[in-house]
Amino acid sequence: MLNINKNIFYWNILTKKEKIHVLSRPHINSNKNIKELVFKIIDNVKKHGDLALHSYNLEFDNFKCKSFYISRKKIDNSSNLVSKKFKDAISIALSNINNFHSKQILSDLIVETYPGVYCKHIYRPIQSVGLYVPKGNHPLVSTALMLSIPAKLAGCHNITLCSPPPISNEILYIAKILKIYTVLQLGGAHSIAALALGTETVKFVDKIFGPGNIFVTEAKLQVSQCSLTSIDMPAGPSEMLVIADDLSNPAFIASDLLSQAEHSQNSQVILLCTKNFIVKNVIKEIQKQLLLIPNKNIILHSLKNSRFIVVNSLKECFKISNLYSPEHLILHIKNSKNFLKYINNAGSVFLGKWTPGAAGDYITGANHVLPTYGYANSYSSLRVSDFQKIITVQKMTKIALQSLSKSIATLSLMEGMNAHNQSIVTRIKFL
Ligand SMILES: NC(=O)c1ccc[n+]([C@@H]2O[C@H](COP(=O)([O-])OP(=O)(O)OC[C@H]3O[C@@H](n4cnc5c(N)ncnc54)[C@H](O)[C@@H]3O)[C@@H](O)[C@H]2O)c1
Ligand SMILES: N[C@H](CO)Cc1c[nH]c[nH+]1
Ligand SMILES: [Zn+2]
Repeated sequence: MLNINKNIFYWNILTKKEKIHVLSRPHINSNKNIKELVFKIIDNVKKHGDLALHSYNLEFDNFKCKSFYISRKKIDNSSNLVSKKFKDAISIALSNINNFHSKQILSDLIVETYPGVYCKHIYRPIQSVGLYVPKGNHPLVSTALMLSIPAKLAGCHNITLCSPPPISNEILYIAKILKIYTVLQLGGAHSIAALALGTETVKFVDKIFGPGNIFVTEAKLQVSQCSLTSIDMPAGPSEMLVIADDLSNPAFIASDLLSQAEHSQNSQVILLCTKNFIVKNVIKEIQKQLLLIPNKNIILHSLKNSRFIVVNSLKECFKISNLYSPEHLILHIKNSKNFLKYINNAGSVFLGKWTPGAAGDYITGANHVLPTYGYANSYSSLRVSDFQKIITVQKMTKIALQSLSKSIATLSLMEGMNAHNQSIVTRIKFL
């Protein structure tokens, strides 16, 4: 039996150092080894291209193939190989995700900033994007939807979907319904290297999207520094932080915590609660509910990273949560929406006991690709504009240039930029 009682902490009696330790992510400790391994993988793909990819496919995924590309015939045929029940559930999820994301499409912005001076934003889809759908512990079919729908809405034409082999018919079905016909049976850090650097058969992309394990996330961070390919965000092992008050339901809280602990042994779940008895009851519920879950190896491992923290006040809970910057923040508190004003850092917030994290993972329509590791302090959840570039367009009339010429001269000469000033003076002669 797992003993998580030792993961109970009383915030007010912790030292500063202990507070930092309690809020630290589990996998940060092994970061150096991961960095080195991923660096080596990227370097090998750079030097040996497809040969390296075949060899890593064999080493990490025990998979051999002639081509990394899945044929169009196989993608189309997936429709005959998945159940009607699955198709029906996907159709509801797709409709909700589409509803929320289609409202995110930006329309052109134009402002006359000064009489005769116009500044405009126009939007263009990123030309080629790579979507990483994880499949180590679980084939995340829902993630294929979360990535493909905003990519399509943004108008991206060249979309490559990439997932560890063998790719399930369910993931191929998502590719089919969203008309994505470039599907690569490649996973892990080597697939990210291939998408960023290109090989003999894999075309490199402009931006890589999607969550993944510690190797995938590290690879995304490294390639974004050594190539022209950018990334959506660091979206690593799932995390959840729950804030609960004395009226919360321990069974509901336990079920939410278990749901995210299920993702990977590096996942972390945290409870901040103002009442000791609720914390104790949540732990009892976790033990009880664990008995109902088959294949709980991952959960048993990741629960070692869990934290159950008794805090003096709800206000303090929000301070701690902002410090931690969780991927998912669930408020099991009365009148939860009144507390939104205290939240500065979180990937996605779930209000009240009838909004479980798992609903957001699949069906509410919100995107479940979210920043982890504390990056919710500056990154946002995935949205359509991540797949677009904003280009600024400016235009001035002759009269506007005349009117502003003195100010431009003053500013450019103050900076010692004589040629800048000259570009105005040259025109003034013709006005
Ligand atoms: N933050 C988010 O938005 C979000 C969303 C969904 C999932 N996730 C997270 O994504 C992660 C998915 O991880 P996963 O492992 O299930 O799938 P994954 O596809 O990210 O990684 C699996 C691949 O990693 C490679 N790999 C495995 N062991 C390796 C090793 N020792 N060295 C090098 N490479 C190795 C293999 O190629 C394997 O196919 C989970 O941690 C989950 O919590 C996060
Ligand atoms: N909870 C994950 C994001 O951290 C998303 C997901 C996919 N499937 C189930 N859950
Ligand atoms: Zn999940």
